[in-house]
Amino acid sequence: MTLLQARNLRYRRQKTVILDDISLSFHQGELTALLGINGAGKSTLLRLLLGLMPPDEGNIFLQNKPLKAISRKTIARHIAYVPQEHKAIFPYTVEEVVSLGRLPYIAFGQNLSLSDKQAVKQALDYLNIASLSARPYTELSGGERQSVLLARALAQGASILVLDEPETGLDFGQQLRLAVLLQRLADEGYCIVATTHDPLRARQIFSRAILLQQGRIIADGAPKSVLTRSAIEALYNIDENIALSWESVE
Ligand SMILES: Nc1ncnc2c1ncn2[C@@H]1O[C@H](COP(=O)(O)OP(=O)(O)OP(=O)(O)O)[C@@H](O)[C@H]1O
Repeated sequence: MTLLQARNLRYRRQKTVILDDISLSFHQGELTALLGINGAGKSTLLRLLLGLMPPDEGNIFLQNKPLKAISRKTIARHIAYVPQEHKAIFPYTVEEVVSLGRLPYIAFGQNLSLSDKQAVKQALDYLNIASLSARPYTELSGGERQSVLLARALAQGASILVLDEPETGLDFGQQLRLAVLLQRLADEGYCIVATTHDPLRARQIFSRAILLQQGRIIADGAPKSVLTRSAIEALYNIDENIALSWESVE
């Protein structure tokens, strides 16, 4: 089932075209990696898909409804964003940060309902971080913060998860655990779109890879057919003399 669709998106800043003629559909149960060099337009595309800014041309549809006709609160019930890092100035507890995921369901000035509290508890349990509930978010490690932000996204009850370079700052073991978690969420039906700078890992973990170059899609499909050795070398401008471990890449 198609959950989110972009049709002929174009985005400019002054005279520079940042995204050009982007058409994409994202489906239930799909784990999509968005790859491209620094400045290719990945974050800009995510911001458009999240409805944080409008495209100059084209349209985005959330379950066949134009995104621009949907309120922010309703969008937030369908699409959750996991930023690369979240700088907390005030030392909210982990439970309070995860509870923020319930804001789209709460009227102004109201407290969390029983079902909101249950959703928060479920998300904390799912991410295995219930033991951190009372800890100040500001005192957590990078990996723990990542788990809290994922829990907040799950508490939001959205079926589409958008993640900006989720593996950044995680140690090797945490990266593997994150990969397993994302695969499990996709198996459960979540539609997941994540930017990444790791094409070798993307080949192993994701079910789909989209390559962006200078604001255009240059490839879209199964990671093993899109992320070939020659495609990776061309995308990242890698000299073939650079010694890299390509054993597993044809
Ligand atoms: N508000 C803006 N004004 C001018 N240029 C912008 C603006 N936002 C983004 N850009 C430019 O658009 C291009 C794409 O930026 P974007 O952040 O989407 O790239 P990216 O692929 O996410 O890069 P990275 O991998 O470094 O995060 C860059 O050249 C950037 O300088």
